[in-house]
Amino acid sequence: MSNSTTYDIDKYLKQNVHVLPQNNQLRALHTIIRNRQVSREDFVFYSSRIIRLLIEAGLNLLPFEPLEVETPVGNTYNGLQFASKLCGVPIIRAGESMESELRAVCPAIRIGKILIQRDKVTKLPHYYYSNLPEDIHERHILMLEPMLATGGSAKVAIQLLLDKGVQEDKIIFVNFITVPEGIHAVCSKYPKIKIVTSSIEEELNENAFMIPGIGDFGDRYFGTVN
Ligand SMILES: Nc1nc2c(ncn2[C@@H]2O[C@H](COP(=O)(O)OP(=O)(O)OP(=O)(O)O)[C@@H](O)[C@H]2O)c(=O)[nH]1
Repeated sequence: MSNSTTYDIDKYLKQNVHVLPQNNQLRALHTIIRNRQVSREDFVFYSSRIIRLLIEAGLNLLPFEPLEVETPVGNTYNGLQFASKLCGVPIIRAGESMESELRAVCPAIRIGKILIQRDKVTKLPHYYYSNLPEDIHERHILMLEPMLATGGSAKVAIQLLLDKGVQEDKIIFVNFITVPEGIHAVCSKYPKIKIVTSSIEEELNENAFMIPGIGDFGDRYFGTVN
């Protein structure tokens, strides 16, 4: 694939991409789930902990309004109020692994779905189905997709949202792992989008797998491979 090409993503790292702090805690969580021997139960448990961190980091990128409250000791706390009018949009199927963590913190959040799959022969992403709230054009979108490799499927999903009237700067792409090629593919086409990720991998190999990588996130999460 792209091993010979280097992608200069410094600009996107400043403007578009929020990478979770690469501290020991996060690296230990990643070490458990990247181990090919890990049980499915542990894969789901520990990847869900990382997904929760990603969701909180994504919510932090939304706008906030000032809000004062009176504390129990009669003082004023100069705080902030959460943004409203959100919509979570998992890209079926792997993105659905992130939905429950989003619902756990925003229980009433609207959820739309987009199904895009890679054609086995052409390797190109193919759009099959979507079901989105009618007023999606008024909402902030948390687009959920754990893998951003070549960026092909992500670009189809983002374009669909834009065609529905969503503002590009209101899309937050919550992603588990990516590579410079994927960041470049998405951010060069959609410069106002924001991406939250827990890891930027070294590169894509000739089969478009991220290296060192995690394998197929959806298969490991949903248990469709042993
Ligand atoms: N923005 C944000 N909202 C949060 C968070 N945690 C809980 N919420 C709640 O989730 C709501 C998010 O907005 P939506 O679910 O889109 O609700 P809404 O715009 O009031 O109502 P609908 O139009 O019915 O979707 C906020 O009103 C908060 O009460 C958070 O971390 N960030």
